[in-house]
Amino acid sequence: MKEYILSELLNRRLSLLGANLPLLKQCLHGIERECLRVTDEGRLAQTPHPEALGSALTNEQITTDYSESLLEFITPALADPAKVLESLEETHRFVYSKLGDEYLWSPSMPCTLPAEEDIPIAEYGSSNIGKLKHVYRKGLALRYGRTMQCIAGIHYNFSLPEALWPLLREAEGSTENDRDYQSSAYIALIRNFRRYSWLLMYLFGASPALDKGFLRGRPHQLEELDAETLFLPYATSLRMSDLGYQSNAQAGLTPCYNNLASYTDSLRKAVGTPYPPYVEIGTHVDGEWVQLNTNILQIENEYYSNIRPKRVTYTGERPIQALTSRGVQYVEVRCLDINPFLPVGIDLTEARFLDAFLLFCALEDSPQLDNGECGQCTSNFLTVVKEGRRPGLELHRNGQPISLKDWASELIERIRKLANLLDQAQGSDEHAKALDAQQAKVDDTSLTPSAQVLARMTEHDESFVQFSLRQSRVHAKTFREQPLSNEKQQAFETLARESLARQSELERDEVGDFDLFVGAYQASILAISS
Ligand SMILES: Nc1ncnc2c1ncn2[C@@H]1O[C@H](COP(=O)(O)OP(=O)(O)OP(=O)(O)O)[C@@H](O)[C@H]1O
Ligand SMILES: N[C@@H](CCC(=O)O)C(=O)O
Ligand SMILES: N[C@@H](CS)C(=O)O
Repeated sequence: MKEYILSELLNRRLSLLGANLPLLKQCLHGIERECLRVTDEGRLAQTPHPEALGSALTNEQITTDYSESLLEFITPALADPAKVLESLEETHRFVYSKLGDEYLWSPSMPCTLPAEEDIPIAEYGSSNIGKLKHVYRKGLALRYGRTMQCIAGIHYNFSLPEALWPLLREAEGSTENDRDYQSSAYIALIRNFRRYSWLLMYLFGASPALDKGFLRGRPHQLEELDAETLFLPYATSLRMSDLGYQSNAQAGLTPCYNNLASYTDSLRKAVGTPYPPYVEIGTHVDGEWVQLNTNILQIENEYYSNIRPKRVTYTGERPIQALTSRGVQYVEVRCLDINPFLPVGIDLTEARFLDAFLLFCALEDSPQLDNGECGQCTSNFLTVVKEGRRPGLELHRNGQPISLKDWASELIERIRKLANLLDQAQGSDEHAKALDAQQAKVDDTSLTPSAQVLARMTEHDESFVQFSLRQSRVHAKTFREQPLSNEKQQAFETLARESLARQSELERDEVGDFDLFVGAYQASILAISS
């Protein structure tokens, strides 16, 4: 294998890390997994969020995303990704003990959906924050439609140990203080993520097909697999294409990732700038709230980027406030599809690769992105989601064509330097093996999850819904055959009970009217100076 040129900066950082290996056992990982609740015919469940799962407003591990029928499972942030996956798997086993005859939909793209107005928007009770979350979702309905909001994803949250940054800062003689240096380093990670995340779509995209009903009759360039299924033969992730979890209204938004202030400024502008089509509708129709405001984004959560800089917020604090006052603490990778072959939609091999990939993005040289390169990043990403497995496909790097295979192989070899350090620190070869598994997919596209979804559907002569329901049943059987120990089951049940009590308390102690609460919420970020 050709020796790939690493930047001088990365080489210096590799040797510094090599002298501080224990730090590489302290990265933190957290996963959010979404999935629809469906009936045993694969239709969207119309039942309320099961009370036995606790309050969607206050249960930190089990909540709902957009729809009352779109569950979201959230793990704690842990140093060992194997433990994160174990926690996610236990949540699935607990949930299945409370689901009755419903199933967890296995892929990202939705099941057969009812009419738009019959997709239930998640409810969070009568407290002001509960009502705000509901009105926010009503706004998403009129802006993007409820159907698109039924798409489910995996969000992979990752941070490097805080102790690493002062080491790098001193070694590089940076003049920034620790907090700003850490924020700049995460923004540099995000710039590299914009450059290279097309590789994640090729390797882990798993939504090459969808149920025809999802398009609601919209024009499309998809091909017909059967009477109910549309697909693209070389697609990796229709979820991340213009047909999926993206928005034209936000197209002009891509904030520059040159520093944290420019990122938060872009977002603050978007949540503070009226958008004429939304102004026309207004915030109320027939006296009812229909959206929190008429701005490009109602709140920063609405910005559907593939990766977000994050800081854990205090109660009632908004993401921009937390970022502006305390800087970036971790990144949230939001573009990962759910792999329908995997019981929890992601596995340890994928997590190991993601860790090495994100470490590479954090430590490799990351020049500022100028407009030309920004556009190139977006077009590479969209090319791969739509036709990443096309034989001979070329992407563009520095304005020059380069075959996806060559660029992917080169990237994996550069990432291998970080994988080897992670393995040395952890005394294993799991990261190296994870990279080998990805290289195998580059050499043979039939090994990619998107190819396997299409192959399985063709092999079984199944529609997208039939394939997905069969997979959902396979995983349900796995989880139901492995009930939790009494002790763990009771721990989940206590968490659920306590969350319901917390919601009732919030509602009982609620003061002030909702309109004032929304006004204060909006104003809370207009006052910030970056
Ligand atoms: N320092 C950290 N490093 C890595 N992951 C973290 C860190 N802090 C928190 N996380 C993880 O980030 C995720 C936060 O998910 P959560 O849904 O609670 O917040 P959020 O994504 O901001 O909320 P929302 O989904 O409503 O936008 C959890 O999985 C958590 O474990
Ligand atoms: N459901 C979206 C994410 C929802 C949200 O913004 O958290 C996805 O597919 O990833
Ligand atoms: N999680 C999605 C749907 S509610 C958002 O915050 O926009």
